[in-house]
Amino acid sequence: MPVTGEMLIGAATLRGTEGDIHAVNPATGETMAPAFGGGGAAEVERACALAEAAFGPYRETTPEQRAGFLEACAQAILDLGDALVERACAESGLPRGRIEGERGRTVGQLRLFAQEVRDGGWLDARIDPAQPQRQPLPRADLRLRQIPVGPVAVFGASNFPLAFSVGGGDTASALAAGCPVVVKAHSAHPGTSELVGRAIQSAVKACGLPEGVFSLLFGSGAKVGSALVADPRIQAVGFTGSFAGGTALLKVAQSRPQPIPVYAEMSSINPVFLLPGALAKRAAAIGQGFVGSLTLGAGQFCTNPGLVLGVEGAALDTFAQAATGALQGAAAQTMLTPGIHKAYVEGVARLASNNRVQSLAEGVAGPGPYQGRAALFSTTAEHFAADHSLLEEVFGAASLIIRCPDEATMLRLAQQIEGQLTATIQMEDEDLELARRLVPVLERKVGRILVNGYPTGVEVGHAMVHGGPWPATSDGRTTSVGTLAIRRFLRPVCYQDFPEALLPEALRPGNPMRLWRRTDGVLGRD
Ligand SMILES: NC(=O)C1=CN([C@@H]2O[C@H](COP(=O)(O)OP(=O)(O)OC[C@H]3O[C@@H](n4cnc5c(N)ncnc54)[C@H](OP(=O)(O)O)[C@@H]3O)[C@@H](O)[C@H]2O)C=CC1
Ligand SMILES: O=C(O)CCC(=O)C(=O)O
Repeated sequence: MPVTGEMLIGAATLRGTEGDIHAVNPATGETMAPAFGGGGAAEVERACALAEAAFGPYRETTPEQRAGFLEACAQAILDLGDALVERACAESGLPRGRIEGERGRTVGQLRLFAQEVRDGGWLDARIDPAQPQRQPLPRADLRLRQIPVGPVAVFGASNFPLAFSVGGGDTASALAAGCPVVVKAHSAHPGTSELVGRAIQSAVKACGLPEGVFSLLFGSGAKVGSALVADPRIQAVGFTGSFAGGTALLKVAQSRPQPIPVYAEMSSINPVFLLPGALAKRAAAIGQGFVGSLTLGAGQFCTNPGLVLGVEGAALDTFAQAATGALQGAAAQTMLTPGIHKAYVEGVARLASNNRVQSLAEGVAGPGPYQGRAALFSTTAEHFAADHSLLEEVFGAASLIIRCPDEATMLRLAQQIEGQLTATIQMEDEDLELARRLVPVLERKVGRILVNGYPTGVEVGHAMVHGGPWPATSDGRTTSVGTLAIRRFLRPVCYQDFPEALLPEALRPGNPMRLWRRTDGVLGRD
């Protein structure tokens, strides 16, 4: 399938006229063909009008039809074959193995949501049957189900050009919920975006769905992205990117006459707590494992472990030495964009020039124009507590070790840390008592707590939480990965005293959809 540089507005393809966007191959610095025409107000208007028109019929599709559509999207993405893998590698600088793995994750995610739609648990059907004889007042017949919120705007992320982009988790969960999707493509990988967009567009057609179920726009975030979020037909937003981008969109959403939710995944430094028993037994091994996680994908994961806390002493020194040794051998890796590379270099320079911070190690330099070298720093708990800038995310393979004088200080710092996607505890049995004090603190700070693992690499499943309190995300009550992500795009409606013929099928007597339903609070399939 050729890449043409056109936007996909429903079933149409259309060249934008508001300035050209070019992908840059970050491995070589070369500008890639073709030029992608940026969209403007007219394309936002058209895509949103089509999405609104599609919403009615799309939300009425049966679970089987919607699941079939998600599976058709997955197959169409696979059918793009090597052209997709090559384009994504060239536009992101990520190696082939990583992109192939990410394609598997993307396709698996669409298929998982297909199963979720068929299962029907997301409808959360609840029935409180009427109690006409109840004293002192009778009870009405009350029935609840979840319905989709309406058209959703999705912003593709730069660091996962497949799994968090045009056909990624936000799109999959919104489509699964029954919401048409308008994607604002990330300008770093427009060709990858167009290919995946065309695959979804072809699946919409093959499944006989209304064309407005999916559209893809190119253009600047500040113009096209903001206009999209401001459009009154858009009812929710999914975003992964910078704190500045996420909060700008939040402001637009909150300034609308009808404010809407923005599910923005933003910045996270993912603290790792090294408890004394674990350090005593495994300091060197933890140091090596930690560097593996830190340098994965040039550190361009929002789950990257950017902060390590331990009680100072010989065992923490052993950890730092092992991490230093591993990191000094780490090859430089091409970063996603010239801008992200520049931000990383500046972030590392900021840490290196901070006189409260000690530079421990730097990775091997590389020949590419936009390669990042891993970097490891260390500071004291006292300096860390006094310098708020040390909490800022340096997006890339940089991390900071905090040397705490004692366990109480480590716990106090845990309380001071802002909201995060993850926290990791390295522990042994003898650390149980300390871990028991740490966990309640971390529960209030993060979406996922790991024991004896490393935070990068998010499993897509039913029990995953990829979210967390501000500023990790703009709404810590939810997740952007896993089947629970569908909840972001649903809202409950209660039907009171409806005649059977008017009730939605999910709530009818006799349970024709064979759903698990909560009747008078008791889960069953009757
Ligand atoms: N926590 C995380 O998961 C991630 C964090 N980052 C952080 O973000 C930095 C930049 O990376 P990038 O991926 O480009 O993230 P950005 O937040 O800059 O961009 C993400 C998307 O949002 C749009 N956007 C950006 N600013 C605005 C705005 N003010 N109003 C409306 N839309 C906007 C962009 O449009 P446009 O096409 O115009 O750029 C793009 O489509 C990284 O250096 C890193 O610090 C990046 C990726 C993931
Ligand atoms: O670690 C992962 O697999 C996902 C990380 C992520 O969501 C991100 O970097 O944006």
